[in-house]
Amino acid sequence: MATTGSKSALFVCLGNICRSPIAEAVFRKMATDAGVVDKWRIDSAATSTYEIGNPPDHRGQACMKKHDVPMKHVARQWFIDSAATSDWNTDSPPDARGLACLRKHGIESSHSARQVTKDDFMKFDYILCMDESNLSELNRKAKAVKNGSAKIELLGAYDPEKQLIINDPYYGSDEDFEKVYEQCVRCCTAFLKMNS
Ligand SMILES: N#Cc1ccccc1-c1cc(NCCCN2CCCCC2)c2ccccc2n1
Repeated sequence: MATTGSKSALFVCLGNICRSPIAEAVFRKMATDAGVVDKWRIDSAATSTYEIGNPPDHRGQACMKKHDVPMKHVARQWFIDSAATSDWNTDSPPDARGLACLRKHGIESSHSARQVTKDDFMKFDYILCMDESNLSELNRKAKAVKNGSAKIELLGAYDPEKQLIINDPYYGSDEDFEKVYEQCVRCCTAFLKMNS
């Protein structure tokens, strides 16, 4: 349900298990601390199908825990707490409406990687990605969408320290995840300020 002044941001990277879940979690915490999270629809997605259905990378989860940033995490919660009688939705993530309801009641929801969809280009005000290959892939996909209205930008364009690219830490170390976190904090701070 759109409220006045509601805005929306989709954070995107290659696999939606490293950089974009961190950016989403950092931005959601900032918007929550600023008392405006109810005005925002915040999500993350992948340009690729590499990791669909998988939880955020454990190194990113460890980084978020270290900085006390709640991150929607491991689908194992659903494995332990619930199951289906049918195989209709095997491997599908929880329904977005259910996740929104859980979130509204402050209940941690699980996140599983998803690929960006045509709908996203119509539903989100901003699609913020991490590097040049994400950007060219998103612009390519946007061409196939008739009335796409999303602004597609590099999240790094908001960095006061002008680090334009947030590099893929997949083959990297904990320090590389720490650098992704620090860049996301700087960029999300500036992005939220600009949209408040
Ligand atoms: N590609 C690349 C690449 C290039 C440079 C640096 C990092 C990566 C890299 C590689 C990944 N998965 C391994 C390859 C996946 N398979 C590639 C061929 C098709 C079947 C899938 C990632 C997975 C999740 C998030 C980020 C990732 N990033």
